[in-house]
Amino acid sequence: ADLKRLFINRSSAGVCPGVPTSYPFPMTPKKPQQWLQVVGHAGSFHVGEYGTLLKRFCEGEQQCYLRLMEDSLRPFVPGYYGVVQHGEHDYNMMDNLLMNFNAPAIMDCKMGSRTYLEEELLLARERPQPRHDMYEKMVAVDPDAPTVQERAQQAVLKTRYMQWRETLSSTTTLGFRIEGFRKSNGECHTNFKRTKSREQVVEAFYDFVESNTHIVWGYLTRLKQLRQVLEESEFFRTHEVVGSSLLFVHDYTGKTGVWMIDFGKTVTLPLHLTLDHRTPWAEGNREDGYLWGLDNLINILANMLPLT
Ligand SMILES: Nc1ncnc2c1ncn2[C@@H]1O[C@H](COP(=O)(O)OP(=O)(O)OP(=O)(O)O)[C@@H](O)[C@H]1O
Ligand SMILES: O=P(O)(O)O[C@@H]1[C@H](O)[C@H](O)[C@@H](OP(=O)(O)O)[C@H](OP(=O)(O)O)[C@H]1O
Repeated sequence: ADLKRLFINRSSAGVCPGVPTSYPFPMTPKKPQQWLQVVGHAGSFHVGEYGTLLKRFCEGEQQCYLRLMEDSLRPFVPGYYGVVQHGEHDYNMMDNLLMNFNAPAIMDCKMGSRTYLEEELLLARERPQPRHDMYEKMVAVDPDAPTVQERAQQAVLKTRYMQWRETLSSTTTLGFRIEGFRKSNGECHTNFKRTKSREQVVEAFYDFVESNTHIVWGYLTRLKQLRQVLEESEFFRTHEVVGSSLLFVHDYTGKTGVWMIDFGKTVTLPLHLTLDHRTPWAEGNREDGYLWGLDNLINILANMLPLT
């Protein structure tokens, strides 16, 4: 009752012609909702009514969801229902992907070989803003990581921190990284900053699925479907997809699901440019390595299944 639906003015929201700005509420009956966050910014979410989740409003993300609702990728992202006000803030309202699971296990994998936008790199050069919080996070993992200058400043640039995180983990070598997972018994694992090799990734996956190959098979099937749709998606061809995750969900009934989430750093490309998402990144080409990462992920999961 404390939610206020906002009807965004189409021109002020900069929405593409022909794309509606909001969608009907889901018909899910009102029932007690479960929602658990594995990783990501704290305090950005609220549980909404009727099986929805509210994520702190970000206009770029709203634009992506509006386009995704019209794209072939729609079955692979949470349904989007528009903008609502809750307390002081606006929120994007979407499906709570955990709704139809019983005591779900959840894993977040950040996709792509690059986790910062090219525009963030340009901005860091034009107006460098060294960050103390990122320096602290860096030395907590590796006290020897900062350079002499960074040590003197007790601060690092965000892009430098993000690059360091990429090379420490499997982002650079495999095109994705495990951010964290939660098992159905409530056990949380978020210590994956140094999970880099194929073997380490496989070990983490086995732990997450509790060695259940039926679950691995379910995930693999869904990821292969996703890859097929991504290769044909108009949205995917025309966007730089950075910092987006795949959310893996399963439960004890053997039910599995994988969805793309987090489009806060997904941006439209200039008209003349499209991406294949596999070509290695060179500054200016905007490639994000998303499909290369998905190829590797599929290959790793396929190798976890017994040969038939
Ligand atoms: N639609 C959803 N349904 C269920 N859980 C979700 C959904 N969206 C996000 N989550 C949960 O919240 C976590 C963080 O989501 P998300 O990546 O969108 O947040 P963020 O704050 O933008 O993250 P980041 O720090 O990577 O920028 C996910 O790992 C997942 O556990
Ligand atoms: O996982 P870590 O090591 O804690 O690092 C954070 C992570 O890379 C987030 O993806 C990033 O948010 P964005 O993807 O939104 O840039 C955040 O930047 P921020 O501190 O500027 O929010 C980082 O601090």
